[in-house]
Amino acid sequence: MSLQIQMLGTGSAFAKTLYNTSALVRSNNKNILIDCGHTTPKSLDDIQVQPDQIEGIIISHIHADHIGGLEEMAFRLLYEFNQKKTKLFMTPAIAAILWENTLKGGMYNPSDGFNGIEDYFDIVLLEESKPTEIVPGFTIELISTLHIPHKPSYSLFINEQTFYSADTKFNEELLIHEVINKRNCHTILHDCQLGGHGAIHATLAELLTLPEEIQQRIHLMHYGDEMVNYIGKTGKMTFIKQHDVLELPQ
Ligand SMILES: O=c1ccn([C@@H]2O[C@@H]3COP(=O)(O)O[C@H]3[C@H]2O)c(=O)[nH]1
Ligand SMILES: [Zn+2]
Ligand SMILES: [Zn+2]
Repeated sequence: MSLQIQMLGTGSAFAKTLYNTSALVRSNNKNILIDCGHTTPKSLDDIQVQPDQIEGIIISHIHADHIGGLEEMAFRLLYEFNQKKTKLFMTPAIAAILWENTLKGGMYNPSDGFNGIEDYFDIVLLEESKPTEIVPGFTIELISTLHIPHKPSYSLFINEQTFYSADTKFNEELLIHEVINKRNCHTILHDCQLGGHGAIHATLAELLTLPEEIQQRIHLMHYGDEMVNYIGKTGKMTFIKQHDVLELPQ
């Protein structure tokens, strides 16, 4: 059994030199994506992973840098890969809006029988805060976190031992009590806004207020093009980069 996470991109939504933050998890030869932004299909192609090799895609929330590649994935599976479907793992709150608010605009095609999201993807609904083994050796738990007010948005626990923030505001209480004290996560992948105020993302300044023993477990992702100016200024935290691979505890 092995579990690896490889970053397909580590950039913020509007980064121009970095790909959208998303990750490829490999568990016992099954590939699962965490998010699929508009640059994710290109990133997969760069490492020679084709859409039909993706077992499923976990959706953290509906912003283009996290779901903008779904239309390409679905159309290529349909037209280039013999109508193969991949799975979408998401909560009912995301499922309620993903098609209607986003995908329908490009994908609704009733004359060919494509009326809804289930005509393109195999939908797997995940209950919030309930660990679920989605492929052998890979359990996820989606927990509701604060990003944009009134917008469903989730962070992930992977096998109860790794925390992947996706997009969230800084939440010291969650990090200290849930991620460290309760689960003792040794690997934390956290979004990081390098400058400015933390309206919808955790800022570097906020993350630097964490004790050093927590910082040393944190890999920073979802950062802007100016990242190079911050090397050496992240305390005990390190930047994770595109294509980096972490071995995760089972
Ligand atoms: O209330 C809002 C909504 C959006 N935005 C910007 O749009 C981006 C969407 O992707 P993101 O969540 O990675 O980052 C977001 C921000 O850069 C914002 O600043 N304030
Ligand atoms: Zn984002
Ligand atoms: Zn977002």
